[in-house]
Parts: sequence; C-alpha cells; structure tokens
Amino acid sequence: MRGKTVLVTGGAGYIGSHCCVDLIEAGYDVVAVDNFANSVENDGVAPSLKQVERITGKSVTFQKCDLLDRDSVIKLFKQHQIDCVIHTAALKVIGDSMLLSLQYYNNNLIGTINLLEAMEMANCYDFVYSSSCTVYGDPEFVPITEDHPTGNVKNVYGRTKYFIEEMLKDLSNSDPKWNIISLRYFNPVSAHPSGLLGEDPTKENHYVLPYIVSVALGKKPHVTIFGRDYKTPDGTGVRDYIHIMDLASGHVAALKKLGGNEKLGFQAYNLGLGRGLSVLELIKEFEKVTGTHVPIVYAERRVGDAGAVICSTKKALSELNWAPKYGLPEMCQDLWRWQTMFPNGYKTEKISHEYLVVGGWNLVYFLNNKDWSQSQVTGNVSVIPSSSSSPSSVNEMASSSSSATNQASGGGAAGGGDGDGNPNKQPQKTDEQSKQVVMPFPTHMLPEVCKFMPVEELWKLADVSSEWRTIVLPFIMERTMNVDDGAAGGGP
Ligand SMILES: CC(=O)N[C@H]1[C@@H](OP(=O)(O)OP(=O)(O)OC[C@H]2O[C@@H](n3ccc(=O)[nH]c3=O)[C@H](O)[C@@H]2O)O[C@H](CO)[C@H](O)[C@@H]1O
Repeated sequence: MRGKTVLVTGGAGYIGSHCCVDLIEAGYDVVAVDNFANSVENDGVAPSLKQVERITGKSVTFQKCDLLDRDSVIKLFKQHQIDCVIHTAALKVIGDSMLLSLQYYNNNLIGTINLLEAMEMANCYDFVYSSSCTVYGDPEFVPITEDHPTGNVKNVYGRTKYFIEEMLKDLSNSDPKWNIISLRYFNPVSAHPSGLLGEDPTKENHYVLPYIVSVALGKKPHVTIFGRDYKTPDGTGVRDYIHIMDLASGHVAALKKLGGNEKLGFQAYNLGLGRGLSVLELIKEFEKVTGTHVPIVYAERRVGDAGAVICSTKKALSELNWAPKYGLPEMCQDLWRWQTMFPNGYKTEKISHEYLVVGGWNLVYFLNNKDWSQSQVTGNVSVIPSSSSSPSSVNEMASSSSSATNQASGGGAAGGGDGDGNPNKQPQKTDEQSKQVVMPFPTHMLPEVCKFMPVEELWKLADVSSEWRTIVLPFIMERTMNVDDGAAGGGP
C-alpha cells in the first residue's frame, strides 16, 4: 500500500526542513517546495533538505516553486499524488512587514489562496497551517488557551496569520470536506540534535535566542534587553520557547489527527512548552549550558512587545496526543551545536581555482569538521603544488604572500609564518593572488594538505574570524614553499 505523501511548503526553511525530518521518520513521503525567499539555495538545490536526507537516510522530493505562481502550484498536484499539506511558507520578518505591507499581504494571503485552490482541484482537503501565537496579540490572560480572543494584532505579519486563520474557518464552514488544523507556534528555537540542521535565514531577524548566540560567538558585542519594567518576576519579557523538534513532532501529531475519522472542520492548537521564561533567565541558562559569557545592556521596551506570553498546551496534549520532550538545556545545547558545527550555516563555499591555496584550508576545515562531504569540495579544489607547479607561479605567489606576511607579523614570519594564530595581524588576499594558475587537487592527498600548518593553528584562526579564508592564505602559501624546500616533507 502506498504511504501518505505530504506536501511541505517552505520546505527548505527553518520550520519546514525540521518538519521534513520528523515526517520522514514517521513514515510519510515528503514533497517539499520553496521559493528560497528566506532560505539558502544552491543552484536550485536546498542544502537544508540535503541535510534532512543525511539525517534520515531517505530522499526528499524537492521542487523550487513560488506559491504566487498559481499554474505551477496546480501542476504540483498533478505531478504528485499529495494526500495532505503542511503550509509553512510565508514572509515573516515583523519589521519588514510594516514597511512592505502589500508585499506581505500579497505573498502570504494570495500564496495561501493559490495553494488552497490547487488542493481543492486535486481533491486534497487535509491542511495543516503554520500559525503563530501572534494572533492572540497582547494576551488578556496567561497561560493562553486556544479560546483566547484573536485578532488584536499589532503588525502586518501577524495580521496575515490572523486573516488566513479567518479565511480557513470560512473555508471549512463552506465545505465540510476540509479538515484544517492551525498550529499556533509560540517561540520556536534551537536545531536538530545532530547539529546538522538548524536555522539559517537569508533575511536577518532579531529573535532573541539567535541574537544571544551571535553575541556568544563574538559576532555582536552584547544583547540589548528590551525593557526591565514588565510585570514579570525579573522585569524582563517572558516567552514560551519551544524546541524546533517538538514543534516538528506537533505537525506529525496534527497530520495523524487529520488522518483519523473525526470531522474536524477548523481546529487551532497551541504549540509551546507551557512554561514562561524571561530574557534574563534565558541568557543565564544559555551561558551555563554553553560555558560562554553573554554581555547584556538594558534598553527601553520594544514597541509592540507584550510582557508575558505563555502557552497553555492542554488542548494539544489531550487532543493531539502530543507533548514536548525537550527542555531549555537541550534547546541551548542543540542550538549551540548547530552554530558551532556550521558557523556559516548552509553557505558552503564553492571552492574553485580562484580560491587557490585557500582550498587547502577549506579542506582542512571540512576534515576537522567531519563534514566535508557536505562541502562542494571537488576536483576543482586547488592548492599550490609542492614540486610539479610552475616555479615562477609559486615564487610569484610566495613573494607577494611573504612580504605581506612579514609586514603583518612584524617581519618574523618568512619561512613558516609566525604561527601566533592572530588573524587580525594578517593581510588580506588580493584578487591578483587568488587568480594564480594552480593544478587541481587530488582528493587522496588531503592529509598532505594538513601538513602545511598544524591543524590547531588553523582552528584558532577559524574561531576568531569569519574572514578566515582570506586570512589564512598567506600562511598556507608560506608553508607550501617550505614543503617545496623539503622542510615539511613531500607535499602533494
Ligand atoms: C508579537 C509577535 O509577532 N511576536 C512574534 C515574535 O515573538 P517575540 O517578539 O516574542 O520574539 P523575540 O525573540 O523577538 O523576543 C522574545 C523576547 O526577547 C526580548 N528581546 C528580543 C530581542 C532582543 O535583542 N532583546 C530582547 O530583549 C523581547 O523583548 C521579548 O521579550 O517572534 C516569534 C518567533 O520566535 C513569533 O513569530 C511571534 O509571533
């Protein structure tokens, strides 16, 4: 018998990709679509979904598709026998939504209408919608139950969520064939426990936990806490944070509910932990779990923010037979694992001859990360060859790199780099350097590349700068020359 096929819109995104893992593990076949509005694209491929395949060992059918392209959406349902839909695709940056209101209404509402129409044409009526606790507005009471009034929403993004919910209620009233579950997410955070999958939006957001991480990584100087005069135990804003994998399992539970015999019409369920946590508590827990220090400064309240938003999980617990499994320590741990394993998210570098010796460093990076299968390391990767290259080319590079390195390290680096691991002292790669002709790097020689520099040194450099590719270049060049001279013994 054919298993059920679920269409996941926004499948390459944060929520969608994590849902795919759980759906596949629960035995569903997944067709994922995305227009890459806020997720990383790699020549039409979704790196996040490649990670999903890696985690699950199963393949995900993916199609690039914009829900605003009605014909393509209709075609999707002709190409695939879709039984149910999880609709996570939406524009969601609150600040942008206030400036680009028409774009937000157009994308979120029209995209959803196109999808629902295509479903109707294909006789597919089981629908799970990604909603948000934002539909409750500033809560009148906490914990918030699903019968809390909705609609008092202060931003355009939130209003698109509210309007769509209203539309879905009307739709389910107009035709009893529809079975619709709206999942009202509280604050989804963290990453898959493997560290292989996480949040990597292409549009910047200012959600608090990702911000805490960037401070811990040294990318930002401090976390600004918006408001310390709320009526909460420590005065800072209280939210209900939920691990992304708990959120994902909530979708599987919703699909199971839709697959039952019950006529649901429209039903809303909260997905949260059922526990409020202040910004200060969150930071303290994060510091404890990760062993990092996160400086803070206080500022005025952020316009539109509520004091405390806490979820009542009762309805989901009893009717969806779902319960969150992850607590705050796991949320912090898993997020930190993802962020340290993939400091640049899914943006793997295309390593080509233009990257020259830096390719050697990239290889070292991926080897150490035990994840270089995910990189685009191919035969194009190049390093300065030790003996078989054109000497003039190597000398040229060496002299430019050596003078640059000397200059940067106070003149003591010739013949091996100063090795002090301080990338701030290092010169930047110039275009000219990067365009030197080199030979393709055969992958069986990977270990040899590592000889160019102690791996620890490279790691030090990687840890302190995101500009590591350009920074490491002169080091590698010098080391390569040493290999040429026989100092490091047979290079590639
Ligand atoms: C009103 C609204 O639409 N809320 C959305 C927003 O919730 P939130 O505004 O609750 O998420 P958030 O992560 O931006 O803020 C959480 C808490 O941290 C505080 N904070 C945040 C950032 C910072 O740099 N410093 C700081 O103190 C903020 O004042 C609040 O008390 O995002 C959620 C996703 O995670 C949901 O999409 C919510 O629907």
